Amino acid sequence: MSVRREDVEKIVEAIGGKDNIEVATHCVTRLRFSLVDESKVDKQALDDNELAKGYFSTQGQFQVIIGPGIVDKAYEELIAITGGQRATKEDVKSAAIKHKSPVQQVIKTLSDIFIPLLPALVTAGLLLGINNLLTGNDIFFAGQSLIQVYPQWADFAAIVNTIASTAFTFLPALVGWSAATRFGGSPLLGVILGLILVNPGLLSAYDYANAVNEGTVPTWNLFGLQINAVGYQGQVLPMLAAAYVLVMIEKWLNRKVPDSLKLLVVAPVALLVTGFLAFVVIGPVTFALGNWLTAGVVWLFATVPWLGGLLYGGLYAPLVITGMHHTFLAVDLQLINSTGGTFLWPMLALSNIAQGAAALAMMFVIRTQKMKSLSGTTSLTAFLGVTEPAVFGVNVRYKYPLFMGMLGSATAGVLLTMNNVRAFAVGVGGLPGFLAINVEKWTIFFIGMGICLVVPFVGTLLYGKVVTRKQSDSGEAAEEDLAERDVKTVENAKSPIPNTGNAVVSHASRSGSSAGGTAGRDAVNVLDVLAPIRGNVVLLDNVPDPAFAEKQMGEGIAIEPSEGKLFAPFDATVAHVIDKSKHAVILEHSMTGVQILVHVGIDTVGLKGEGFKVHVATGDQVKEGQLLLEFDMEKIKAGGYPTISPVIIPAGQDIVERVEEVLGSAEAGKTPVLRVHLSSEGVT
Ligand SMILES: OC[C@H]1O[C@H](O[C@H]2O[C@H](CO)[C@@H](O)[C@H](O)[C@H]2O)[C@H](O)[C@@H](O)[C@@H]1O
Repeated sequence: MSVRREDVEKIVEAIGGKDNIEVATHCVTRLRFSLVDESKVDKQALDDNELAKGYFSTQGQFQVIIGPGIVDKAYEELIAITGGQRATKEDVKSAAIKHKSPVQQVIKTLSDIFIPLLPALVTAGLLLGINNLLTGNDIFFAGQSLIQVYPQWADFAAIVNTIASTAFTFLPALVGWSAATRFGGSPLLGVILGLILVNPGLLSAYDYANAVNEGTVPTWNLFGLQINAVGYQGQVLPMLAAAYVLVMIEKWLNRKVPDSLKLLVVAPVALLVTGFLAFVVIGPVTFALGNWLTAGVVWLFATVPWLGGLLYGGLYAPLVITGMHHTFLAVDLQLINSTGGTFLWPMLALSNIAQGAAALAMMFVIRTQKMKSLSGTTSLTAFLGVTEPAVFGVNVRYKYPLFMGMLGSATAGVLLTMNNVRAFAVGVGGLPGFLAINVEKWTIFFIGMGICLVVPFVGTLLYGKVVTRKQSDSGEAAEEDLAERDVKTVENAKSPIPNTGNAVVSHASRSGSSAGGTAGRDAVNVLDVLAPIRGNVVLLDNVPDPAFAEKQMGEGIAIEPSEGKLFAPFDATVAHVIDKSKHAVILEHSMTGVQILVHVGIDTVGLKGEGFKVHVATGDQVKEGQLLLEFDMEKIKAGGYPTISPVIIPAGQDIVERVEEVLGSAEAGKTPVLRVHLSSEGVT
């Protein structure tokens, strides 16, 4: 299919002209822009443009959906028309972030840096909690610790402590790695800079306060300038700032230094300059800044503790919904390092429990089996510190469980802050959270835990019962039935989900983040995949091949075929059909570019095409319901191969956020078997 230059010209005009394009790139289906001013977009003109199948704005990027196969041609025309530079997806992403407000940019950057550190920090917190159990007084024995009663456990505890405290002690190296990566520099240089700041030759930051009191802080004399020879163990801010400077210098040198000299110049100069700056300016300034910030937060919570508890406890779950909660990890770490504990984290742990309790109550309110089990399993993960499944899967959907959870954690938040409950580490949220709490505050923390279990559970249960009773009295469809219909993960689905041209065309927002947003027509955020083969749909666990059963290839389902015909589950391009063995086909959905693999039978490559008849070739455009290949089930069985056929959404597709399976008997080309939720970032 060809692309008319005038259509691309009109798109350029519609998005505000070439001067409004900061950076442009494309993926398999879309043109992606970072625009100078999105308000200049003429939506009507895009609506009227035949080439543009849809458009929307997300994460500061404006995307125009063109479609696979022609988007690259449209991009070539675009470059020719605008005379612009070719760019990568990353270029557009980093340009797009500039369109966020400064506060949004800081939040996003901090989240990007701290999320990759979570596993290390949480592990450290858990192990410190175990060490705490072994070494804390009054836990198992009055006035004594376990290792005092059983001294043979003392060195065990010491080793646990060494393992646990490493991530915190060397925190600057972890932050250096993650920040340098985020800022686009060398992760290795980031790690080295972090290690420089905790070099054992320096006075440890943990001993700094004592050394100040005793007047023994070691100093360097740099041409008359006295510089403290002190490390930054456990510190966040100095390393964040130093990593930024390091990467700026590294990038500048990479641009200026000839390739032949880069190895000798870039890393040494960048590290040397940043190292000096870190000890002389960046470290002392940010250290002081961090202490002021900490003092400010501490003062606020000390002055009006109930308000802090009410707000942070109550609003933590909505923070999770927005994803902003990870920003507070930096504050937790700063508080722990400067004051020995954080009063924010205990509220996080309890908010997790509260949302879990609310989701659990829904198990007793909801009548449908699918949602009941969703409530049960998601509450369990929330009790163990991860709440998104419960919050998005259950609580936000019904709303009142979310609010009941917020009520519980706000109440507990007040209790905790009024009683100065603090965590000495960032531990595992939810029920194991108590391990990171100072033992003398366990009683209060457990009362808070009780509140977060009882208030949301009872509140949700009572309110839910009243709502469902009212609904059945008035003959309305029960709320859970509506929700169930909404999810469309109906077991034994007999009838097809109504769809508009096989994809569920939706402008609705996905859990608060808008796939539609300023979306125009055709923004797709859920793709319903119809059964390519008639038969019984089962979970991948049933496939006698670990590559499929263990989902190494990706998410999906398997079909026990009752007919030897494979049809296109949507309008697509045949991305690949195995020529020789003819037993598998990869299709690319026309509008979204989502790829799907249909593999007929297991190990059937061994049949070398015997018993298979292919009707299409790689590169063909196919229509939903079109017969793609036929296979002889008896021949497959006679060859000793299972006929069970996996239908897979191959892993690694950015656009795919999650996949839902629809089990039961399926009619080819009619019954949906997979629901593919597309990311708002990648939605086309
Ligand atoms: O900030 C430390 C905590 O980080 C994780 O929990 C938080 O992020 C989760 C993932 O976004 C979210 O589900 C949870 O509600 C947040 O509290 C981690 O799971 C916790 O163990 C950790 O303390």
